[in-house]
Amino acid sequence: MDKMKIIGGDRLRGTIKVSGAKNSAVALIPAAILADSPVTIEGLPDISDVHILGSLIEEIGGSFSFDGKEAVIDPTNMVSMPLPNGKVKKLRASYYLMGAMLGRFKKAVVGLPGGCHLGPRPIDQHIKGFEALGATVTNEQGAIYLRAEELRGARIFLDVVSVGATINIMLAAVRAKGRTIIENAAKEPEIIDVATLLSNMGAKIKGAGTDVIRIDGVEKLSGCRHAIIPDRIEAGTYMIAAAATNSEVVVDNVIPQHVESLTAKLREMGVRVETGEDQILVCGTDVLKAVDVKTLVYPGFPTDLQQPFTALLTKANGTSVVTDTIYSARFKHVDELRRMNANVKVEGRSAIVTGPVKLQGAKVKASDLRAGAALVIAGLMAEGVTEITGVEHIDRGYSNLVEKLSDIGATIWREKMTDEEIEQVKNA
Ligand SMILES: CC(=O)N[C@H]1[C@@H](OP(=O)(O)OP(=O)(O)OC[C@H]2O[C@@H](n3ccc(=O)[nH]c3=O)[C@H](O)[C@@H]2O)O[C@H](CO)[C@@H](O)[C@@H]1O
Ligand SMILES: C=C(OP(=O)(O)O)C(=O)O
Repeated sequence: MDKMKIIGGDRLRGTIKVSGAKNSAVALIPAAILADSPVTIEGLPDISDVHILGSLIEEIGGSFSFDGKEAVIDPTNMVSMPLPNGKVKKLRASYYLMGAMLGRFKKAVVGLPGGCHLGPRPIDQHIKGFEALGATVTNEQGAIYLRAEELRGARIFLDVVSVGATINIMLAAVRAKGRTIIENAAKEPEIIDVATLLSNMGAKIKGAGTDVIRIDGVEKLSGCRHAIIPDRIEAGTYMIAAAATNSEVVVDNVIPQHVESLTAKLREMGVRVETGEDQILVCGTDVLKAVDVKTLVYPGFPTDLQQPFTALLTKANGTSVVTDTIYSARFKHVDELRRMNANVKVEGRSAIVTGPVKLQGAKVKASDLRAGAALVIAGLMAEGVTEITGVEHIDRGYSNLVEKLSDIGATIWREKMTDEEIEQVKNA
């Protein structure tokens, strides 16, 4: 187990390259199960979620070869093996194995997913969708059992706009008989990416990226080659890091439209942001204005950037209110920021941040992925040394974060934790 150390205060300068999108990657890999021949995905991020999903693919008889950039998934010899626990609990996106295996085998057993603890994360809308398609779904001792004689297209109105439910229903519906219409669908770019892969495999999908998606089921899907979209949350994290350290950084391999809500907020704070075709230049400033932020579904401000953005706001002049309308308890980073001298408190679904303060290096713990990103940004801003444990959460979603930040001038490195330190963190 590793910890991360940062000596804060460095100005960053140069170009940082964004990897493929985690939230696409973790859906594209299960989507490949639906093909009858190998699927190649270019630009996959080298993150633990991808490695774990790869080994789940192997557990059910597929092959997954990944060189850190490109993966070939061969689903030819797969079987619908039960996956009631074990690795499925290590990530959220294992729920996509439900839709994909149901689509291919008409049956699946998959344990309830893990992922970041951000308050309740039910999957009732996924189940409602599978049932509408004709599946019988039961929850037995924490595992979801799905079975269908045949899948039939249906009209499904999502009660909650859900990225996971939209994609999962799409995965099952591409192999259903007839037309499925998902209404009140989520519109995140990752949904378009998955629909693009499925379409290249032979699926008939219209409307991905809008709130009504129409899917006409097909008999057969075949392998193809697909290039993943860049990770807008990773891009956003580095844009925030540049603003937080008053630096001049080019974020490369980004679709500027995907991060417009963040770009607008940074500009409101006084940060100069210039967008090109697939690059964004961020030029920090000494004096940042406080702003209010409310997380919303796409194209609103993403909840996944709420925690890193809160770290930046500790440096802004005045009081900022950050409200998370998606997750009720996505505030575990707040106590850790307070250890670093931040003036921030949680009231209901909001964090109230008063600045500016000079953060101080401290020993802190990442409780989840984006809490980890928030602490990295805080560490880059802080005076002295910040030591972050819980690095395995960061590894779920950031490919080579230490190398990428070091290359543009940050003083950041990883160290192995001693057995005693591991014990201390476990008992804390
Ligand atoms: C692997 C992946 O892509 N994870 C992303 C995905 O998570 P995930 O797909 O889990 O998030 P959803 O979009 O489903 O969740 C949005 C909201 O709907 C609620 N809900 C969801 C499903 C359901 O059946 N019932 C229900 O009530 C959730 O509790 C949450 O409050 O979208 C989130 C919201 O953009 C991001 O934070 C996560 O990074
Ligand atoms: C919440 C996140 O991930 P997951 O849904 O995989 O837990 C995230 O990427 O910020």
